[in-house]
Amino acid sequence: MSERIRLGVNIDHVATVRNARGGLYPDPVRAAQEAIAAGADGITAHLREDRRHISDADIDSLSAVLRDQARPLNLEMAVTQEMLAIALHHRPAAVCLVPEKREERTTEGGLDVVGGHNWITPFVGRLKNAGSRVSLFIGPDPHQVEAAARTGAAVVELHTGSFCDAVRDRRLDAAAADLEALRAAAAQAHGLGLEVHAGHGIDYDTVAPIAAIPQVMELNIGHFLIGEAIFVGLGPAISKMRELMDRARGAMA
Ligand SMILES: CC(=O)[C@@H](O)[C@H](O)COP(=O)(O)O
Ligand SMILES: NCC(=O)COP(=O)(O)O
Repeated sequence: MSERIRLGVNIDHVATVRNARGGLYPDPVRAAQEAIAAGADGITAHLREDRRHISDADIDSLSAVLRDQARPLNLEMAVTQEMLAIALHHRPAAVCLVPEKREERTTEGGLDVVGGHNWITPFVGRLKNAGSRVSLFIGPDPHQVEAAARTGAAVVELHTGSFCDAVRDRRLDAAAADLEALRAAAAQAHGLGLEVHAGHGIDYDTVAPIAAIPQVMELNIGHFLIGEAIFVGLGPAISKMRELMDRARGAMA
Protein backbone atom coordinates (compact mmCIF):
# COMPACT_ATOMS: atom_id res chain seq x y z
CA MET A 1 0.00 0.00 0.00
CA SER A 2 1.83 3.14 -1.13
CA GLU A 3 -1.04 5.43 -2.09
CA ARG A 4 -0.32 9.13 -1.84
CA ILE A 5 -0.57 10.20 1.79
CA ARG A 6 -2.77 13.24 2.49
CA LEU A 7 -1.61 16.29 4.43
CA GLY A 8 -4.01 18.11 6.74
CA VAL A 9 -2.63 21.45 7.95
CA ASN A 10 -3.69 22.46 11.46
CA ILE A 11 -3.99 26.26 11.69
CA ASP A 12 -4.62 26.54 15.43
CA HIS A 13 -1.48 28.52 16.07
CA VAL A 14 -2.17 31.17 13.51
CA ALA A 15 -5.03 32.00 15.87
CA THR A 16 -2.62 31.82 18.82
CA VAL A 17 -0.58 34.64 17.25
CA ARG A 18 -3.71 36.63 16.42
CA ASN A 19 -5.06 36.28 19.94
CA ALA A 20 -1.76 37.45 21.41
CA ARG A 21 -2.76 40.99 20.43
CA GLY A 22 -6.48 40.60 19.80
CA GLY A 23 -7.99 41.86 16.56
CA LEU A 24 -8.12 40.03 13.25
CA TYR A 25 -4.49 39.60 12.15
CA PRO A 26 -3.13 37.11 11.18
CA ASP A 27 -6.33 35.60 9.84
CA PRO A 28 -6.60 31.80 10.14
CA VAL A 29 -8.89 31.77 7.10
CA ARG A 30 -6.17 33.36 4.95
CA ALA A 31 -3.74 30.77 6.34
CA ALA A 32 -6.14 28.00 5.33
CA GLN A 33 -6.44 29.40 1.82
CA GLU A 34 -2.67 29.71 1.46
CA ALA A 35 -2.18 26.19 2.83
CA ILE A 36 -4.61 24.80 0.26
CA ALA A 37 -2.85 26.76 -2.49
CA ALA A 38 0.47 25.27 -1.31
CA GLY A 39 -0.84 21.71 -1.59
CA ALA A 40 -2.60 20.89 1.68
CA ASP A 41 -5.34 18.33 1.13
CA GLY A 42 -7.42 19.68 3.99
CA ILE A 43 -7.48 21.98 7.01
CA THR A 44 -7.65 20.94 10.64
CA ALA A 45 -8.82 23.29 13.37
CA HIS A 46 -9.26 22.51 17.05
CA LEU A 47 -12.11 24.41 18.67
CA ARG A 48 -11.10 24.04 22.30
CA GLU A 49 -13.52 24.51 25.14
CA ASP A 50 -11.43 27.44 26.39
CA ARG A 51 -11.14 28.99 22.89
CA ARG A 52 -7.46 29.69 23.59
CA HIS A 53 -6.82 29.88 19.83
CA ILE A 54 -9.51 28.94 17.25
CA SER A 55 -12.80 30.76 17.88
CA ASP A 56 -16.39 29.98 16.98
CA ALA A 57 -16.21 32.75 14.38
CA ASP A 58 -13.14 31.09 12.85
CA ILE A 59 -15.09 27.86 12.47
CA ASP A 60 -18.01 29.75 10.90
CA SER A 61 -15.67 31.34 8.35
CA LEU A 62 -13.59 28.22 7.69
CA SER A 63 -16.70 26.12 7.14
CA ALA A 64 -17.98 28.53 4.49
CA VAL A 65 -14.65 29.12 2.74
CA LEU A 66 -13.60 25.47 2.62
CA ARG A 67 -17.03 24.39 1.43
CA ASP A 68 -16.75 26.93 -1.40
CA GLN A 69 -13.30 25.56 -2.26
CA ALA A 70 -14.46 21.93 -1.97
CA ARG A 71 -11.75 21.21 0.57
CA PRO A 72 -12.43 19.31 3.81
CA LEU A 73 -12.50 20.93 7.24
CA ASN A 74 -11.42 18.50 9.93
CA LEU A 75 -12.93 19.88 13.14
CA GLU A 76 -11.12 18.70 16.24
CA MET A 77 -13.22 18.83 19.38
CA ALA A 78 -13.81 17.38 22.80
CA VAL A 79 -16.60 14.87 23.42
CA THR A 80 -19.07 17.36 24.92
CA GLN A 81 -22.66 18.35 24.22
CA GLU A 82 -21.54 21.90 23.45
CA MET A 83 -19.15 20.71 20.75
CA LEU A 84 -21.66 18.21 19.40
CA ALA A 85 -24.18 21.01 18.83
CA ILE A 86 -21.54 23.07 17.00
CA ALA A 87 -20.55 20.10 14.83
CA LEU A 88 -24.16 19.27 14.01
CA HIS A 89 -24.69 22.89 13.00
CA HIS A 90 -21.68 23.05 10.67
CA ARG A 91 -21.65 19.41 9.51
CA PRO A 92 -17.91 19.52 8.64
CA ALA A 93 -16.48 16.92 6.27
CA ALA A 94 -14.59 15.42 9.21
CA VAL A 95 -14.64 15.52 12.98
CA CYS A 96 -11.79 14.28 15.15
CA LEU A 97 -12.67 13.59 18.80
CA VAL A 98 -9.80 14.50 21.11
CA PRO A 99 -9.33 14.57 24.88
CA GLU A 100 -9.05 17.98 26.52
CA LYS A 101 -7.78 19.07 29.91
CA ARG A 102 -8.10 22.77 30.71
CA GLU A 103 -4.68 22.87 32.32
CA GLU A 104 -2.86 21.20 29.43
CA ARG A 105 -0.54 23.21 27.20
CA THR A 106 -1.35 20.91 24.27
CA THR A 107 -3.06 17.57 23.78
CA GLU A 108 -1.22 15.25 26.14
CA GLY A 109 -2.68 11.83 25.50
CA GLY A 110 -5.17 10.00 23.37
CA LEU A 111 -8.89 9.61 23.91
CA ASP A 112 -9.74 6.83 26.41
CA VAL A 113 -12.16 4.96 24.17
CA VAL A 114 -11.99 1.82 26.31
CA GLY A 115 -13.20 3.72 29.39
CA GLY A 116 -15.58 6.03 27.54
CA HIS A 117 -17.07 3.52 25.11
CA ASN A 118 -20.65 3.90 26.35
CA TRP A 119 -20.79 7.64 25.75
CA ILE A 120 -18.42 7.90 22.82
CA THR A 121 -20.32 5.37 20.69
CA PRO A 122 -23.65 7.28 20.55
CA PHE A 123 -21.67 10.50 20.05
CA VAL A 124 -19.99 8.96 17.00
CA GLY A 125 -23.38 7.85 15.70
CA ARG A 126 -24.87 11.35 15.90
CA LEU A 127 -21.93 12.79 13.92
CA LYS A 128 -22.01 10.01 11.31
CA ASN A 129 -25.75 10.51 10.82
CA ALA A 130 -25.03 14.18 10.17
CA GLY A 131 -22.62 13.18 7.41
CA SER A 132 -19.26 13.84 9.08
CA ARG A 133 -16.43 11.32 8.84
CA VAL A 134 -15.52 10.60 12.47
CA SER A 135 -11.97 10.07 13.67
CA LEU A 136 -10.85 9.17 17.19
CA PHE A 137 -7.52 10.59 18.37
CA ILE A 138 -5.91 7.73 20.31
CA GLY A 139 -2.55 6.56 21.50
CA PRO A 140 -1.00 3.56 19.66
CA ASP A 141 -2.53 1.14 22.15
CA PRO A 142 -4.06 -2.13 20.88
CA HIS A 143 -6.92 -1.96 23.38
CA GLN A 144 -7.79 1.59 22.29
CA VAL A 145 -7.63 0.59 18.63
CA GLU A 146 -9.98 -2.34 19.21
CA ALA A 147 -12.39 -0.16 21.21
CA ALA A 148 -12.30 2.52 18.51
CA ALA A 149 -13.35 -0.03 15.88
CA ARG A 150 -16.33 -0.98 18.05
CA THR A 151 -17.63 2.61 18.21
CA GLY A 152 -18.40 2.75 14.49
CA ALA A 153 -15.86 5.51 13.84
CA ALA A 154 -14.34 5.35 10.35
CA VAL A 155 -10.88 6.59 11.31
CA VAL A 156 -8.32 6.51 14.08
CA GLU A 157 -5.70 9.23 14.26
CA LEU A 158 -2.66 7.85 16.07
CA HIS A 159 -1.01 10.22 18.55
CA THR A 160 2.61 10.60 17.46
CA GLY A 161 3.63 12.93 20.29
CA SER A 162 5.60 10.39 22.34
CA PHE A 163 7.63 9.33 19.29
CA CYS A 164 8.29 12.93 18.23
CA ASP A 165 9.33 13.97 21.74
CA ALA A 166 11.72 11.00 21.99
CA VAL A 167 13.34 11.89 18.66
CA ARG A 168 13.68 15.54 19.70
CA ASP A 169 15.27 14.49 23.02
CA ARG A 170 17.54 11.94 21.28
CA ARG A 171 16.04 9.12 23.39
CA LEU A 172 16.66 6.69 20.54
CA ASP A 173 15.54 3.48 22.26
CA ALA A 174 12.26 5.10 23.30
CA ALA A 175 11.79 6.49 19.79
CA ALA A 176 12.30 3.03 18.30
CA ALA A 177 9.78 1.51 20.71
CA ASP A 178 7.25 4.27 20.01
CA LEU A 179 7.65 3.85 16.25
CA GLU A 180 7.10 0.11 16.57
CA ALA A 181 3.95 0.75 18.59
CA LEU A 182 2.71 3.12 15.89
CA ARG A 183 3.42 0.56 13.17
CA ALA A 184 1.62 -2.21 15.10
CA ALA A 185 -1.38 0.00 15.88
CA ALA A 186 -1.65 1.09 12.24
CA ALA A 187 -1.60 -2.51 11.01
CA GLN A 188 -4.15 -3.56 13.65
CA ALA A 189 -6.48 -0.65 12.86
CA HIS A 190 -6.28 -1.31 9.14
CA GLY A 191 -7.06 -4.95 9.75
CA LEU A 192 -10.17 -3.90 11.66
CA GLY A 193 -11.35 -1.79 8.71
CA LEU A 194 -10.35 1.59 10.14
CA GLU A 195 -8.67 4.29 8.07
CA VAL A 196 -5.42 5.31 9.77
CA HIS A 197 -4.23 8.88 10.26
CA ALA A 198 -1.43 10.21 12.44
CA GLY A 199 -0.52 13.51 14.06
CA HIS A 200 0.90 15.61 16.88
CA GLY A 201 4.37 17.06 17.10
CA ILE A 202 5.45 16.02 13.62
CA ASP A 203 8.30 18.01 12.06
CA TYR A 204 10.84 17.59 9.25
CA ASP A 205 12.92 15.16 11.36
CA THR A 206 10.04 12.86 12.26
CA VAL A 207 7.73 12.93 9.25
CA ALA A 208 9.54 10.31 7.15
CA PRO A 209 9.28 7.25 9.45
CA ILE A 210 5.62 8.07 10.15
CA ALA A 211 4.77 8.63 6.46
CA ALA A 212 6.53 5.34 5.68
CA ILE A 213 3.98 3.38 7.74
CA PRO A 214 2.05 1.84 4.84
CA GLN A 215 -1.41 1.97 6.44
CA VAL A 216 -1.20 5.69 7.30
CA MET A 217 -3.33 7.62 4.82
CA GLU A 218 -3.25 11.14 6.31
CA LEU A 219 -0.99 13.24 8.49
CA ASN A 220 -2.26 16.26 10.44
CA ILE A 221 0.52 18.72 11.13
CA GLY A 222 0.24 22.20 12.60
CA HIS A 223 2.49 23.65 15.26
CA PHE A 224 5.76 22.95 13.44
CA LEU A 225 4.49 24.24 10.07
CA ILE A 226 3.16 27.47 11.58
CA GLY A 227 6.46 27.95 13.37
CA GLU A 228 8.48 27.23 10.24
CA ALA A 229 6.26 29.66 8.32
CA ILE A 230 7.68 32.48 10.46
CA PHE A 231 11.08 31.84 8.84
CA VAL A 232 10.33 30.63 5.31
CA GLY A 233 6.64 31.33 4.69
CA LEU A 234 3.70 28.95 4.96
CA GLY A 235 3.79 27.84 1.34
CA PRO A 236 7.46 26.80 1.30
CA ALA A 237 7.12 25.13 4.71
CA ILE A 238 4.21 23.05 3.45
CA SER A 239 5.93 22.27 0.15
CA LYS A 240 9.00 20.89 1.97
CA MET A 241 6.80 18.77 4.27
CA ARG A 242 4.90 17.48 1.22
CA GLU A 243 8.19 16.59 -0.49
CA LEU A 244 9.43 14.69 2.57
CA MET A 245 6.13 12.79 2.81
CA ASP A 246 6.19 11.83 -0.86
CA ARG A 247 9.86 10.79 -0.69
CA ALA A 248 9.16 8.57 2.32
CA ARG A 249 6.20 7.03 0.54
CA GLY A 250 8.13 6.65 -2.71
CA ALA A 251 10.92 4.83 -0.89
CA MET A 252 8.32 2.22 0.07
CA ALA A 253 7.16 1.55 -3.47
C1 LIG B 1 -5.09 16.59 18.76
C2 LIG B 1 -3.79 17.22 18.48
O1 LIG B 1 -2.76 16.66 18.66
C3 LIG B 1 -3.76 18.58 17.95
O2 LIG B 1 -4.40 18.64 16.76
C4 LIG B 1 -4.39 19.53 18.92
O3 LIG B 1 -5.01 20.57 18.23
C5 LIG B 1 -3.29 20.05 19.80
O4 LIG B 1 -3.82 21.08 20.56
P1 LIG B 1 -3.20 22.53 20.34
O5 LIG B 1 -3.34 22.88 18.88
O6 LIG B 1 -4.03 23.39 21.25
O7 LIG B 1 -1.76 22.41 20.73
N1 LIG C 1 -4.07 16.08 15.32
C1 LIG C 1 -2.73 16.62 15.17
C2 LIG C 1 -2.80 18.00 14.58
O1 LIG C 1 -3.82 18.41 14.06
C3 LIG C 1 -1.61 18.87 14.62
O2 LIG C 1 -0.83 18.62 15.75
P1 LIG C 1 0.49 19.53 15.88
O3 LIG C 1 1.28 19.34 14.61
O4 LIG C 1 0.02 20.96 16.03
O5 LIG C 1 1.21 19.01 17.09
